[in-house]
Amino acid sequence: MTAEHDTELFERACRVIPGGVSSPVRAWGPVGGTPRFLRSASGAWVTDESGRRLVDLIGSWGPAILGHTHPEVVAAVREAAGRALSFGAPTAAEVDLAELICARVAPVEQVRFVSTGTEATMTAIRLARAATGRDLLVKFAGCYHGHSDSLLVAAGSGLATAGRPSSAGVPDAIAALTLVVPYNDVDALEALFAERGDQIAAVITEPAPANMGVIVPDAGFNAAIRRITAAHGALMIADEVLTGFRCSFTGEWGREQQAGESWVPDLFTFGKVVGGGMPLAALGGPRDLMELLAPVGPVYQAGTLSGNPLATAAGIATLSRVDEALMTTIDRVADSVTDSAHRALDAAGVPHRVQRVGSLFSIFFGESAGERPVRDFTDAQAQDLAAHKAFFHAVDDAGVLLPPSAFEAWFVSAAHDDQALEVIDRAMRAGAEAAARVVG
Ligand SMILES: Cc1ncc(COP(=O)(O)O)c(C=O)c1O
Ligand SMILES: NCC(=O)CCC(=O)O
Repeated sequence: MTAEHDTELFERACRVIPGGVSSPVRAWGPVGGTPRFLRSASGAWVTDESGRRLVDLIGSWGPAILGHTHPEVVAAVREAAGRALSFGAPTAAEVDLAELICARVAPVEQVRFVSTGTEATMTAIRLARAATGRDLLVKFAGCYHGHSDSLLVAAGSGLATAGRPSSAGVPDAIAALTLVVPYNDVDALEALFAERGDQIAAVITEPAPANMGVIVPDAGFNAAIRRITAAHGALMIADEVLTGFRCSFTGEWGREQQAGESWVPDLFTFGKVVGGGMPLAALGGPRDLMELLAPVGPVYQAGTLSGNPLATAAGIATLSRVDEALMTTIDRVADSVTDSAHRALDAAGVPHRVQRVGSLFSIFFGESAGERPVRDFTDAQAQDLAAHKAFFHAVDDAGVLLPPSAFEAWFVSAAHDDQALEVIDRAMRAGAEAAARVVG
C-alpha cells in the first residue's frame, strides 16, 4: 500500500520535476500508483520516506552488488571525501581502478573513465566511427545502451516499458544511421552485412541482454557477431554496463570464456558495479584503439567529473570484493529467488518463464512465455503485462520492491541473507496468487 506521505511528496515532485522522477524507469506508470520515495538503505533493505522497510530487488539498477551501504565501500568514500570532492586533475585512484579493470578483463589494455553508461557507449561509438571511417551503427532491437541519440532506436528498458521503442527529438538523419536487427538472429545480421557491410562502423550488443527482460544469448551468438564484424572490418562493442562484474566476476565476456565460447570484442563498456553506486562508468579496449582518444588521438571526449575521486574510491572498494567466491554467494541468492518465484507461480497455475544468465534474471508472464523461451524483443513484447502488474503490487504489499516494469532484470546482492530470502519467498506466493486472479 502506498503511504499517504509518498503521495503528497509525489504531488510536490510532479510540480517541479517532470513526472516526479529523475529517470523514467523509476515511475510506476506501467504498473500504476505512486513510486516509493526512498530515504535510506542497508544491505538487502531499503526504507521509504514513511519509514516502511522493504527487501530491495532493484539494487540501484545494478550497482549494489555487495548490498547497500557496504561498510567498507562507505568508509572508502568517506575517506576520499575527506581529501577532496573533485579535483579536475589526474589521481592515483584512477590508475588503481584502471589497473584493476585491465587485470580482470584481459582484452582491456586501457580504460577511459566517464560518469555514466550513456557516455561510455556514446564514446565507444564515436571511437568506432573514427577507427573505421564509417558511419553506420548496428544494434539489436530491445537492447538499451543509454540515452544518446544514435542509441534511442528500438531501445529496450524505459522506452519498451512505455511502448515507445524510440524517442522523439532524435533527428531522422541520425536515426537513419542506426540499423536494427532482431536479437539472436545470425541470418539477419549476415544479410545486413552482405548488403551494407562496407559502411558499418560497429555492432553494439548487450552480450546478455537485460533491458527487455533477460534474454539468453543463443550458444555461439556473440561469437557470430565477432566473426561477421571482423569479416567486414567493423568493430564489435560489448556493452557490459549491466552485465560487467555481475554475470561473472569479470562479466558476460568472462562467463562465456569460462564456458568455452571464444570471442573478443574490440571495445567494452562498463558501468553500474564498476562505480559501486557512485556515478562512474568506463570504456576499455586495446591500446591502439583507445589511444585514438584525445589527448593522444583525434577523437574528442571529456568530462568535468570524469574519474571523480569519490566514485573511483567506491569502484575500487566494490570491485576488490567482487571475486569468484562472491559470485557463488550471489548465484545462490539468485537460485533461491528464482526457485521461490517459479514454485509459487507454478503452484498458482500462472504461465511464466524464468530466464537467467549467471545471477541475472527476470520473469516473463503469459502463455507464450510459458510455452517457449523468450528469444528476442518481439517475444518479450508478447508477455502478459496485466499479470505482471498484479504480481508487482502484491509483492510490494508483501514487503519486496521489484522493478516497476516487466522489461527489467531483478537485481540480487550478496547481502540478501536468509531473512531477506524468507520475505521474498512469502512475497512471491502473494504475487503468484494475485497474478492467478488476473490470469483467471
Ligand atoms: C546495457 C546498458 N548500457 C548502458 C546503460 C546506460 O547507463 P547509464 O544509465 O549509466 O547512462 C544501461 C543502463 O541501464 C545499460 O543497461
Ligand atoms: N535497465 C535500465 C536501467 O538500468 C536504467 C536506469 C535508469 O535510467 O534509471
